[in-house]
Amino acid sequence: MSNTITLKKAATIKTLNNIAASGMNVFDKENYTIDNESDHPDAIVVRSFNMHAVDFGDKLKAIARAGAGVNNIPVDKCTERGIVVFNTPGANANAVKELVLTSLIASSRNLFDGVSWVKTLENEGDRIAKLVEAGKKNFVGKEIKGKTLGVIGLGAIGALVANNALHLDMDVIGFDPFISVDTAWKLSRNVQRAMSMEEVFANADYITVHVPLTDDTNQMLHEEAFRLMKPGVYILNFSRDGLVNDADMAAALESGKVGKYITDFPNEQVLNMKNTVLIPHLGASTNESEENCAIMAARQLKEYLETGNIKNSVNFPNVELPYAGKNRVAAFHKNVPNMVGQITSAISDFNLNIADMVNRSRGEYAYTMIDIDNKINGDIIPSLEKKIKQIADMVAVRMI
Ligand SMILES: NC(=O)c1ccc[n+]([C@@H]2O[C@H](COP(=O)([O-])OP(=O)(O)OC[C@H]3O[C@@H](n4cnc5c(N)ncnc54)[C@H](O)[C@@H]3O)[C@@H](O)[C@H]2O)c1
Ligand SMILES: O=C(O)CC[C@@H](O)C(=O)O
Repeated sequence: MSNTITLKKAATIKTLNNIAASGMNVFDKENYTIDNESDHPDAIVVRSFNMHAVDFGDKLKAIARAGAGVNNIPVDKCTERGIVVFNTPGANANAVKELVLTSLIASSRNLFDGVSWVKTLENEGDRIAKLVEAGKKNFVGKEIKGKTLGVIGLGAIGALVANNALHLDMDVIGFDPFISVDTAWKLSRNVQRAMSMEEVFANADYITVHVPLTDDTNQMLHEEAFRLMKPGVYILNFSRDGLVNDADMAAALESGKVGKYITDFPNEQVLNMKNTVLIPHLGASTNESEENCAIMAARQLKEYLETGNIKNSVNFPNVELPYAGKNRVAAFHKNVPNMVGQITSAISDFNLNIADMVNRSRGEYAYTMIDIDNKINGDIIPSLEKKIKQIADMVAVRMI
């Protein structure tokens, strides 16, 4: 990643949440202005702020999510406008893993209820010790050793949870039909592979979900799923509230089919359910994780703004072309025939020579970067940019 490039035009960065200072310090003062009031930022850094109704202004080139989930960002709208959306894969996974395992053990031992109950004894004076001994029978828990943990989604977080649960003497069964090769390499071979979610439901004493919220996973835990689970199963949700049908969860908790629901995403309905452990979205809230995410988000954004190179985008392909300080055309367009031909022909119309180029596609869209060899007279840059923008199926063009 580059550090020394000077942007042709200073860029404005806006943050929509509290972003760790170590991340924002990645943006040097010569090239960047941090302006959280700007209506027309070049880029936005965000955590969980809901961006679905945010007006992007007319200069926005990129959004960096300091975290994993991007359901708070209108990714399709960004793609249609050529706005790159980044996230920070794995940067907060350890923080979430630690809280999942903490909550798993603590809820299994009724620790949260027991601790809250002790607080109610504060005016009991010298009777406290006796009351504690008498009352503890109400909080007898279960050990996790020898029990089965079902992990749905074996990505950055799920794989860590699965591997670590083995070290706590649990049996682990995992399901992920889209597991990446990288994660599969990291996963212990002692994690049993389920061929369906139903197999997890049938075998697990505890189920933890680590999938993104998408149209496919929305409400994936519903009445039919609960019916297939073991009676008294504990469910941990550190992913998103939308993965669970709240009305069905309330009924399953009421009947005892689900023994406990531990969630990092409290809402009005969940607050009224029994046998819950409600955590205020603390999964990624450690200093280490906030810094990891902020630094990774800022570096990816800076690299993109300065060179056009893309790493860890959720809507653009990963592209890297070493930046030699030449004039670079970065064009985002529909993935249709003859786009590269039309761009190169526009460049040759200006009698310019191509030094290097790269083209990558992702689904319906593609990204092309072309370095121009000649020293360009600055005056022709806007004309070249205009000509490339006029190509049919072109979405966005940057001259870097
Ligand atoms: N509580 C928090 O603070 C916190 C922090 C980080 C992430 N999260 C949430 O956790 C989610 C997972 O994070 P991650 O870093 O592990 O992401 P990740 O992308 O590394 O892993 C997600 C995994 O889910 C799998 N998957 C997708 N659809 C699936 C399905 N239908 N069935 C089974 N597996 C499926 C994918 O193949 C992938 O391996 C995020 O999308 C986010 O919503 C919450
Ligand atoms: O930014 C946060 O605090 C939470 C992030 C988390 O939900 C994520 O998806 O990475």
